[in-house]
This record gives sequence, C-alpha cells and structure tokens, in this order.
Amino acid sequence: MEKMQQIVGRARAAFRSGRSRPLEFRIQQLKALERMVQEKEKEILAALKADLNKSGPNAYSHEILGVLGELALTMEKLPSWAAPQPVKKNLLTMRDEAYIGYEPLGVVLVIGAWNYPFVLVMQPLIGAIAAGNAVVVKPSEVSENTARLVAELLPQYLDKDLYAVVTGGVPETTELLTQRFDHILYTGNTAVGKIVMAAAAKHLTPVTLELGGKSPCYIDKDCDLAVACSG
Ligand SMILES: NC(=O)c1ccc[n+]([C@@H]2O[C@H](COP(=O)([O-])OP(=O)(O)OC[C@H]3O[C@@H](n4cnc5c(N)ncnc54)[C@H](O)[C@@H]3O)[C@@H](O)[C@H]2O)c1
Ligand SMILES: CCCCCCCCCCCCC/C=C/C=O
Repeated sequence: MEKMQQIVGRARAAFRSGRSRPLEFRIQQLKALERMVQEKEKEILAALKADLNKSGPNAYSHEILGVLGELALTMEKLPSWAAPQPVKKNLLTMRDEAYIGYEPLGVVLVIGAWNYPFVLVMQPLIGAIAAGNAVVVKPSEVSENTARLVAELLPQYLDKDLYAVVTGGVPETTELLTQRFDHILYTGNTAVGKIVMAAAAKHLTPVTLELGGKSPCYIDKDCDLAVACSG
C-alpha cells in the first residue's frame, strides 16, 4: 500500500509543482516519446513478438504506426486545442472577459490490456500528457515483455516523477486503485471494468472504460466449441 501511495504521491507533488502545464513542456515530452518509439522500435517489436507472436508488419502497423500518428497529430494540433475558446456573452457576463479555458485534471491512471499491450497504454498516455496531467501507467502483466520494456523505457525519455510506470497484476492493480486519481482510463474486460469503476467511485473519480464483449466472432465448424466458448 505504501509503495503505491509513494508513487502516486510523487506524481501528485510533481503535478503540483506546475511543470506539466506549459505547452512547451508538454510538446517537449511528446517529442521525447516520439524519439523513444523511433529509437527503440526494434525492442518494441521484439517484445510484441515474445508476448504475442505478432509479426513485424502486424506489430508495426497496429501498435507503432498508430502511436506515431497520434503523436504527430497531437503535437500539431495542441496549440489550438489548448487555446482559450471565446464564448458568447450574456447579460450576466457582458462586463466580463468570457472564455472557456482548459485545465489539466491532475494525476491520471492508465490501465492497459494484453492484446495491444503497447498502443493501449501509449495512446491514453499521449492524451494525458498533452492535457498537462501527471500519469501513472499500469501495462498488462499478461504481456510481460512489453510491460517490462515500457517500465524500462519511459523513465529514460520522460520526466520520471510526472510519468510513472507500475508493473504487476491483480494485487498491484487492486492496491493502486485504492489511491485517489483524477481520471482513470481502463482497457480490458467488462467484469474488471466494474471493479475499476467501483474503486473510482469511492473518490468520485471519472473513468473512461474501453471494454470488451461487443466484437463479432465467427466460429468455424472445425473449432473445438468448448475451447472457443470458454472465455
Ligand atoms: N474497447 C477497446 O478499445 C478494447 C481494446 C482492447 C481490448 N479490449 C477488450 O479487452 C478485453 C481483454 O482484456 P483483458 O481484461 O483480458 O486484459 P488483461 O487481462 O490484460 O487485463 C486488463 C488490465 O486489468 C487488470 N486487472 C485484471 N484483473 C483485475 C482485477 N481483478 N482488479 C484490478 N485490475 C485487474 C490487469 O492487470 C490489466 O492491466 C477483451 O474483451 C477486449 O475486447 C477492448
Ligand atoms: C497497413 C496499414 C494497416 C493499418 C491497420 C491499423 C489498425 C489499427 C488497429 C489498432 C488496434 C487498437 C486496439 C484495439 C483493440 C481492441 O480489442
């Protein structure tokens, strides 16, 4: 418990320092992330091969291209996305300067799933950094090589206190979820989605849940029905 408290506490203290807020800082961190993906492409593809036997072209198109695309789009658009938006004045606000300003939430937790273990933690991480937050990333323990690589690489390229990685499975995630976050992004199955939402509710933390259970599935006649239906 104390370990998770320390990790989240360190991220919160770093967030409170205010250094994640300036646009230049966010873009610099996103550039560093882009450099990480480009420089460590071979290691990322090797981890995906070891975990899931993904071929190079499949892993590159599904897990690397999307991350590089998200980074490029975010770095290009961030100045306009983050800019204050003017709003129409009314009787109550006619003497005021009226605009919508976008504020970071604080400390965001990203929990990834095993099937796209790199892209599913990187894309939410990109959004959270772009919005000026501190982030705790918890990759899926099922894809252990990718999880280990993410934990090894992120501190080499990003601000170590603002952006932390926690590895581990159910016990570690359960412990992590006792902490207060300002937003939680979870990808995975629906049953665990309910656990995440219940833990978040204790702190009135908003959640974004990318759940399963809605994908069409074709089972051919030569499949073992017991195995195919066991999930
Ligand atoms: N909607 C989407 O974008 C999307 C994308 C990818 C996967 N999925 C869905 O995700 C599902 C696969 O995910 P999974 O759940 O098998 O992945 P998983 O086993 O990797 O678990 C996901 C995460 O939940 C954590 N976790 C597991 N049990 C927990 C518990 N009891 N308490 C707290 N945390 C726990 C794991 O540590 C992991 O980080 C599939 O149904 C798939 O369709 C959805
Ligand atoms: C040759 C180009 C092919 C591009 C294919 C891109 C496909 C992107 C898929 C991303 C998957 C995101 C993870 C979703 C998992 C759901 O379970």
